[in-house]
Amino acid sequence: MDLQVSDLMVARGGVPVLDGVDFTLSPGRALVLRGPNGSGKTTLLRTVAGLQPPLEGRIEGAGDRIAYAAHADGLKTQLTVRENLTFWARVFAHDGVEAALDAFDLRGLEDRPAGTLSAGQKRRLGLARLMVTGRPVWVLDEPTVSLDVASVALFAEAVRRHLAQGGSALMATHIDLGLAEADALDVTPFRATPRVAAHDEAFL
Ligand SMILES: Nc1ncnc2c1ncn2[C@@H]1O[C@H](COP(=O)(O)OP(=O)(O)OP(=O)(O)O)[C@@H](O)[C@H]1O
Repeated sequence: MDLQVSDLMVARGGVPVLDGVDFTLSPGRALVLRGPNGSGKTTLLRTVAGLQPPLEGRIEGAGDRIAYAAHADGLKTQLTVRENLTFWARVFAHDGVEAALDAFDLRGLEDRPAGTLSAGQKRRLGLARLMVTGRPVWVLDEPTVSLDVASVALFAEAVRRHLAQGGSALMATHIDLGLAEADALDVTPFRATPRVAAHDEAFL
């Protein structure tokens, strides 16, 4: 099933940011959003993930098919690495904890409380969580922040495996992941035209 975005208008703080966004993401494909800081990539991802409503347009094939990972790691700091993954696997009624530990080089850190991990290790755990959701569409906002070169390669490999299994990935990143199979979408042309403020808005 495709993820299909049609004529989408998205906003932050009530202000339209992007307008007329159209794309289709098919199983086995990755789409990288490009655009300068503040251009609306995060806003688009949050909308596709269902964290905020669109102002206009349609999103099909999203909902509970999406696993979202954003800037905030959202880890349970008191729980160990393994407990975090087990917790999320139960939430999503899925498994894959062992594969996730392997994929993100978390062996040896399994019994460490997540709160004691370094920034990059936390990021690896946050990304490993995707694998225990069983969800086909990964929506990722700057997934490689804090990752070293080796960890970026692990991440790219995990995405590649996910695509090979029929999953898909929509992500915003400023770095080259070396995913030759990824398509790119520059959001800059979709920048929304500023709306003329209502008469009394200047006083709010
Ligand atoms: N909570 C908020 N309230 C109002 N405006 C916001 C809010 N969060 C972001 N914005 C604005 O919305 C616009 C789009 O921001 P967004 O975070 O989607 O951009 P981005 O392309 O992801 O940027 P970056 O590459 O820096 O992560 C920016 O002008 C930003 O300042």
